[in-house]
Amino acid sequence: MDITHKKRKLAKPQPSAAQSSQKRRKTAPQIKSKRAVALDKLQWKTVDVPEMFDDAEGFYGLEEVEGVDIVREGDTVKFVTAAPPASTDASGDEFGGFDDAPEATAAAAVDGQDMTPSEQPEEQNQTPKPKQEKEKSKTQLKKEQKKKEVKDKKETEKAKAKVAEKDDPELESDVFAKLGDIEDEAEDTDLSAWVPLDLSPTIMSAIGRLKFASPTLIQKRTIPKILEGLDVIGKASTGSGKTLAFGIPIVEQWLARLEQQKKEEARKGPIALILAPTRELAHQITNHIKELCAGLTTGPYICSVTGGLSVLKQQRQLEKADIVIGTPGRLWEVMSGNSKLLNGFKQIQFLVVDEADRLLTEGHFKEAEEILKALDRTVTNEDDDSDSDEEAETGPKRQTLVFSATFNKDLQQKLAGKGKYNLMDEKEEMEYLLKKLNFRGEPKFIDVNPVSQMAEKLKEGLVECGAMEKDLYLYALLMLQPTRRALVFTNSISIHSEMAQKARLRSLERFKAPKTGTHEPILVATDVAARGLDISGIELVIHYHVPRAADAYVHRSGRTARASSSGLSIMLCAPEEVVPTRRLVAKVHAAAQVKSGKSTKSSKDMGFFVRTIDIDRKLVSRLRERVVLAKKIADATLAKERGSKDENWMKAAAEELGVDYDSEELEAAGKWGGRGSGRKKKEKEAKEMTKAELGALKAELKMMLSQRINTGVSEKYITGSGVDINELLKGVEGQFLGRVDGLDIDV
Ligand SMILES: Nc1ncnc2c1ncn2[C@@H]1O[C@H](COP(=O)(O)OP(=O)(O)OP(=O)(O)O)[C@@H](O)[C@H]1O
Repeated sequence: MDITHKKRKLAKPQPSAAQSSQKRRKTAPQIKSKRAVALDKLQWKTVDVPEMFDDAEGFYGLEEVEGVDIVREGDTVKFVTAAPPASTDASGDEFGGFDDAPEATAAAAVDGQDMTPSEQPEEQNQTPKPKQEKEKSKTQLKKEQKKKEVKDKKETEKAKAKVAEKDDPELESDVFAKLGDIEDEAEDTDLSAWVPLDLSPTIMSAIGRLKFASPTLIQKRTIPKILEGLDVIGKASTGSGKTLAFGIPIVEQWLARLEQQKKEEARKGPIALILAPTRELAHQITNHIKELCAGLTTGPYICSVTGGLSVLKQQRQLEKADIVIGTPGRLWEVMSGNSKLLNGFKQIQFLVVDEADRLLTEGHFKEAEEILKALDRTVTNEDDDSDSDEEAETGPKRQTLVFSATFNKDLQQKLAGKGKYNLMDEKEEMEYLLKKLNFRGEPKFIDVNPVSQMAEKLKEGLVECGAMEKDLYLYALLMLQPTRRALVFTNSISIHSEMAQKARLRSLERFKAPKTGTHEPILVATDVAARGLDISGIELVIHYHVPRAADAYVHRSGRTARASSSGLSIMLCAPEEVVPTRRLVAKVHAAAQVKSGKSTKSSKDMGFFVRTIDIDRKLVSRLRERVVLAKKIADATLAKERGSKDENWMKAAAEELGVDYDSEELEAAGKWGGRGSGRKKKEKEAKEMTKAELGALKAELKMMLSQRINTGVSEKYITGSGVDINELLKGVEGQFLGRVDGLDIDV
């Protein structure tokens, strides 16, 4: 705390309007002789406090007054001002209460300005308040105390950093300026809502830097439990901040361990291992935790282990890693057979399984199982023998944290160690794997939204169209929503042409980047991206193929309407898909309604949850020509790519076998015939399209795109370069998109 410019500060409640006006009238006169003055008649000046206290519950602000002394007389206290420092007895005595009398008689006086801060009586820094006020502000005092601790710690850290700067001339001097900036930024955010979580000042300032004013519900509920050392299973809707729910306690514990390590002068292995089902998600978690740590003077080494880098390189990174995030497959590849790494992992303090239901049920369990087995296997290093014996008897020391937005009910029960479950084919693997998770006791199950897994501000719609018309309707929807960043889900990768991993990540990065042209970017993805990907600003999710299962629907739709924003989720349904899809969505919602006790007729009415969006069919038919042409071009391009791949493969196979390769001969011999030969024929035609023909088609499409499409409504047009929906809808009052009122689809 910087006390040099701190005069005698007395905090008091903000005065009433009447008191303020009284105060204003009294600002000018200089007080010449000693006299006792009522508390609210003193010349209070408002003290600037950080914004974080603006909305703090029970905190009314701070005011300061100069040249006033507090004089205690028996059970009463008087405020004495403007008299020579003489017969005061203010020093040293403990503050013993105060009287409620509006005016006190003269007693003694002190000229506070002549005193150094250290000479100032202790009680003057206390907060005299009316009795009921005192009761009311217990929490406020706690908050102030916490704030003071945060500030003091920061000052100490700053001071230490400055000493370090002097000691190490090689350090860039602006590092400390930056540190200051970061702290200033952190101070801008009101963090009082985080105080009950009892986090260290260091992590509080890291959170402040992220400008997260309050913890999300899942964070509020799980962080204290994790810090208590419990195993936790956390369930919260998509986009509700689950990553930091485990990220904050892990970093907090790492910071505590850092102090210990400094004392012991020995580095420990990784503190946490986080398993994620996909590479994208692993990278995202890594970045999210890195962002949290960005403002720390010393932060943990965070390392993601996914495909892309060489195994050796990742092994080297792992040797110094503090927090490891990886997909089970790659992680196992990197750690298995490396006993040093394995032994390090056996000492982890946290094992996190993110998007648990997918990670534990969808084809990842083999590697996950290997990892879990390896973590619990007796330590091979001789030095660690005693430890391992103890571990074998008492179970692992690590905490296990399991998070997801959806939990298969059976999995949920099984994780909680209750009841029977029925996972059909995967039953045995699951049972084994869950046993392998090796909770230390019964884990704490925290479900912050038992009612709905869907984000609150999500609107759901359905567009019915022919099975072969999905491209057309997708195009129409995108054309009509150019200002919404859209994510399109498909069930197969053919629509994005089997992109390589690197290209996939690049597309994702481009999609995340701010808009450059008139259109918001569009990303086409499979369900791999449905889980956990946190891309801000996605306003529209389109299900090109209807989701196959309820949890896929929840997770896909959960890419929009994240962290208190709103969003739209629209499914393109062929006529035969409408009923099953409605049933699937109703299942998600009805279950929630039953749980909340709100099960009314609406839960039976499948139409209630998903509105039908009637897109103007005439308008759509005007777009058909371009879609047909675009598809022809895309098919030709893909067929060419695939064709050359197939041909290369055939050539290589023929070479292996030592036979001559002749594609025409092979085709003539019927190798291409049989089932699917019609498609093959089409593919062959597309493949044989010459470059010039393809070029001509592209030119034709370009020309079409440059033309405006008459919407059939007044004189407005859709142009090739985008459409201004607001412009189109001016004066049209909704007919343009048909029945879309339930979705507020107008932009
Ligand atoms: N306390 C907070 N205040 C404001 N925003 C937050 C807070 N905690 C996290 N966020 C932000 O909320 C977004 C969603 O967080 P996160 O990705 O952890 O959600 P999730 O619950 O894991 O979602 P999913 O189930 O889809 O994986 C992120 O952009 C994150 O930065």
